[in-house]
Amino acid sequence: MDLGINGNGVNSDVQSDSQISHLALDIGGTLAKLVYFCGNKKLLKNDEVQSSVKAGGRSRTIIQGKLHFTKFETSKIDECVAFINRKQLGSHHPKDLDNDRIVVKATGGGAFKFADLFKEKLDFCLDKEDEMDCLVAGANFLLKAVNQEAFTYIGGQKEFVQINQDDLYPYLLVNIGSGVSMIKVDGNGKFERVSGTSLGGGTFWGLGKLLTKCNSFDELLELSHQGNNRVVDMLVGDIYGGTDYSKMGLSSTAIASSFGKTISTNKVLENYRTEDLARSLLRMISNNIGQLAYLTALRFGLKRIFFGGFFIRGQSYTMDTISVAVHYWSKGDAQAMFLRHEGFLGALGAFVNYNKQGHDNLILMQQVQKHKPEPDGTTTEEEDSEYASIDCSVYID
Ligand SMILES: Nc1ncnc2c1ncn2[C@@H]1O[C@H](COP(=O)(O)OP(=O)(O)O)[C@@H](O)[C@H]1O
Ligand SMILES: CC(C)(COP(=O)(O)O)[C@@H](O)C(=O)NCCC(=O)O
Repeated sequence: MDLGINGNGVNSDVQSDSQISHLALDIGGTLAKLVYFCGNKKLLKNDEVQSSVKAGGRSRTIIQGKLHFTKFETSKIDECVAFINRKQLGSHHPKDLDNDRIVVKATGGGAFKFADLFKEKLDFCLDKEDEMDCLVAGANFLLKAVNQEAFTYIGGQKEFVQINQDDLYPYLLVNIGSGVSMIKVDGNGKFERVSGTSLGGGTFWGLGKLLTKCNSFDELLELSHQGNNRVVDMLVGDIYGGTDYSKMGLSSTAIASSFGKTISTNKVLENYRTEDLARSLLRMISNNIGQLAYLTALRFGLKRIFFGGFFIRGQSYTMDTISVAVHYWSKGDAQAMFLRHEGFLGALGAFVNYNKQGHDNLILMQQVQKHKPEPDGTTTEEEDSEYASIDCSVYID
């Protein structure tokens, strides 16, 4: 990948102290996700010997740096544009020969919807990548290259899963964004979108907003932590006079009908606690996705299901509910797993796709934990991010 530093770029580049940055975008129905690499070109000067490698018979230079992850609401795309502008992201990208604009890879519906805006405000030419292709490329990259990325979560217990790279495929990728896509993945670039549902993150956030009048997704999640779904959901015990329906393996506390209890009282919406409504809604959406994912895995004989998308947000109740839904019927035949960088699969995949042959432009050196504050106690914008940055390197040809 030529980062467009001029000609082969390397020599003149080494002279400069400035930062090199590289950027890819995933602009979805709800959130615009950015993955960007920042590396200091000065490093090359001191470390040139070690950082030059022979690859494919030619000498290439590696720049060390970090991959950063951040997001904006798609409805506030101007904030995203201002961020890119302020940080001068992408300024080292190659330019489109036809129109002299900076070429930036972008995926998601917004890559189409906002192409003109990026042209006008940033002089960017968005190089559109297919959304499913990027989700798969991003997931494969994380599963192969990043330590402690995938984990199981059940009964409040988180366990990282060691992925055997030779035994990764096939798997089911379930991306829970505004809507839900289910993709059977058979290899790098080998996949099929086999199912989906419109009852996804957008449904939780949209219905939740209407029911609770919350102003933000985080507020809705916070409410759900304090709620009790039994006030709203009709349980098996409500129907069976407090007892289990044991013949069918249904305990008295199993949910017979989500939100079903609300029909049997004289209460109106205002009589319910918003906490209980939020809890019940989160349970309903998560459980439904888990069940559909299990059925889809069963349909194709898939044993592993990886869940991604910003709906999950590392939330214990969400992940637990999804895992229980998968395991209830599969009895352990199919395993539900989650990804630490769950919301960034598409953007990461677009980044990886700068090199269509694989991801040899993006070499992971090691992974760091969450950012620590600087010794003087200050934190930068990225350091406030809830998503760990990844130490890595990029090649420049
Ligand atoms: N800060 C947030 N603002 C809005 N929605 C959020 C936020 N954090 C998580 N979500 C959830 O993530 C979903 C969007 O997930 P995402 O993977 O970004 O999808 P999309 O690509 O459709 O924007 C929302 O529908 C909502 O359920
Ligand atoms: C249309 C989409 C691929 C767009 O992706 P998103 O912005 O939701 O991440 C997704 O919303 C989806 O798969 N919806 C479900 C459509 C269905 O299968 O019914």
